[in-house]
Amino acid sequence: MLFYGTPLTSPLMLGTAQYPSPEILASAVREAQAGVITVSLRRESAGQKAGQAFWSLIRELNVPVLPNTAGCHTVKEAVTTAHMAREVFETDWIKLEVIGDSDTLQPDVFGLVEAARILSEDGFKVFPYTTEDLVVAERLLAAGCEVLMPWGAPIGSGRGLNNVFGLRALRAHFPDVPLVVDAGIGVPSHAAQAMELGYDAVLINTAVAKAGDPALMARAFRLAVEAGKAAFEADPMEARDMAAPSTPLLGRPMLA
Ligand SMILES: CC(=O)[C@@H](O)[C@H](O)COP(=O)(O)O
Repeated sequence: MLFYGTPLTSPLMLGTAQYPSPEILASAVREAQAGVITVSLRRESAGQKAGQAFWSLIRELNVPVLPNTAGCHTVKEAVTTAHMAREVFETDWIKLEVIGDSDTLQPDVFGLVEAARILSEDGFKVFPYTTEDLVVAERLLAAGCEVLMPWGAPIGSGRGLNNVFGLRALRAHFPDVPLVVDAGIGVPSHAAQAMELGYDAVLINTAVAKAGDPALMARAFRLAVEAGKAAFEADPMEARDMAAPSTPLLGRPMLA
């Protein structure tokens, strides 16, 4: 699948926040063999010394960067942050977050559609962090988005795919749109499940950054994503309500 005309080397997108150290972040990115890393402009102030070291590290990792507008609660904040990100990272890709509720970090889908339209008209390639709502998805596509990033569960919750039915419906409605499950993935089996549903990629931050061994967890996610993708491509069996013998019987044994 192409993301705005660009193939990814891996369907694993990795967040770069909350790691115990820059070295551990670097080893996690390497072990994940991430196709994309996402970076928040607002978490690491470009003016600070620590910020400068962070930017240098991000560049050295040599992985495509998807800047994000994490922490933005209004259209104006998100649009301004996207413009700053375009300058800093010299990319027109932007992961667009407009948060609507501070407790759940649920996206404000109304602000999201508006910001997506403004940024798309300004030449940005928008990756919107959204819900699994089909109507909102239609609006985002009409606003110029060519990728959708529905949540699995609230950011940082690690709850996995809360609404498998909704995510499956989104996949079925938009077979040609690149879809990424973003947020709420807690363990590798959640990522495998997303890929088994036919999603094109997953984005994970907290589950790797907050693991006891982030590099090992990054490797586990890489393997899970690979397994889930292969399973989808292998056309998995349908679940059944009733038992079906896995060993067909040919006649009955002759009992003495
Ligand atoms: C870094 C980033 O983009 C997050 O806002 C993202 O949504 C990941 O969520 P998790 O931390 O739950 O993986």
